[in-house]
Amino acid sequence: MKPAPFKYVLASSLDHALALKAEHGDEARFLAGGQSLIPAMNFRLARPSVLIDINALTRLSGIDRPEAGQVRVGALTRYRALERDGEFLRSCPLFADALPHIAHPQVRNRGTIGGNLSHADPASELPALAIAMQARMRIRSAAGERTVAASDFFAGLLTTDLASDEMLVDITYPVLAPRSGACFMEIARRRGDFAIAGVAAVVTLDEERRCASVRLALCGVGETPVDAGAAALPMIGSRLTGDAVEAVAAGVRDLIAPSGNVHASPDYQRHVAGVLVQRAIRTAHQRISHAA
Ligand SMILES: Cc1cc2nc3c(=O)[nH]c(=O)nc-3n(C[C@H](O)[C@H](O)[C@H](O)COP(=O)(O)OP(=O)(O)OC[C@H]3O[C@@H](n4cnc5c(N)ncnc54)[C@H](O)[C@@H]3O)c2cc1C
Repeated sequence: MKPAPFKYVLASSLDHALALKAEHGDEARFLAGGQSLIPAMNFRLARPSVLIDINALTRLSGIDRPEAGQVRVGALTRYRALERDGEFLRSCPLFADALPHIAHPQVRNRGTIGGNLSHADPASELPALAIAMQARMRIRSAAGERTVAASDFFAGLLTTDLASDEMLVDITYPVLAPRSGACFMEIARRRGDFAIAGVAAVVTLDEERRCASVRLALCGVGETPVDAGAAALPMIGSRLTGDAVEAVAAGVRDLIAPSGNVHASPDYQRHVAGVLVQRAIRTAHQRISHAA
């Protein structure tokens, strides 16, 4: 199908883009990589009357370090740029695991991190990473700026905290702390498909090699990415044992409420999520041991 008629505007500056969004509100959509929006328009699931192309706003693209221990990624940064930045992948190793699972190289050449997070597909990898890494999202409108924690950004199915006049401009991630290991794993029907279930885990040990923190987030098993950190709280202060990891997996299986899809029943998704939680925590832990 072809999209419903729309007006196309190439934004010449951030202020221009934000002024257009303030004027047209929900009738307008930003066009970033177009890898979710254009298919949705072609199927007429999305019918914006104004398309605000932000691809000329090069200052929205790139990776920098605003202060020690933090990495900031511009919303228009493409997956491909992240995949090719070794320093970024060493600072934020969950991305090294997760990016190859996103679609195919052609999609990764165009898709942007800001488009991904704003689209808020619950099966998508990067929203789960943002929650597990405790990222912060900087949001702008013509009226001003605010910052939101990733855990408060994803409001529902394909829905975020963004108001109709707002744009996500960048995302700040803490770099992996000392004595920490991270792992993302997912199961999908085919390489490049959206996940049936996926798990991001970040494990940090104290000086006695007991668990100081375990952060967990899942994709594909609910209407939003799921923050499952609470299920790992019993591990804090103790050594990471097989029994403890199995108990966390059981807690996650109880916590999630997958709805199932044509490829997987809710029970299967719950089972897969539990298996992945155990593998991701163990792998994250092994990666600390190997780095130490
Ligand atoms: C074949 C195929 C397979 C795919 N598989 C996967 C997968 O496995 N995992 C996965 O995560 N994704 C997958 N995707 C989706 C892909 O990752 C998209 O790139 C991503 O969801 C959207 O990013 P985009 O830059 O293309 O955004 P667009 O499609 O341009 O925009 C998406 C939405 O976000 C809004 N938007 C864009 N940028 C901003 C911003 N800065 N601020 C506010 N709103 C904004 C747009 O208005 C639109 O509503 C797949 C896509 C295809 C075509």
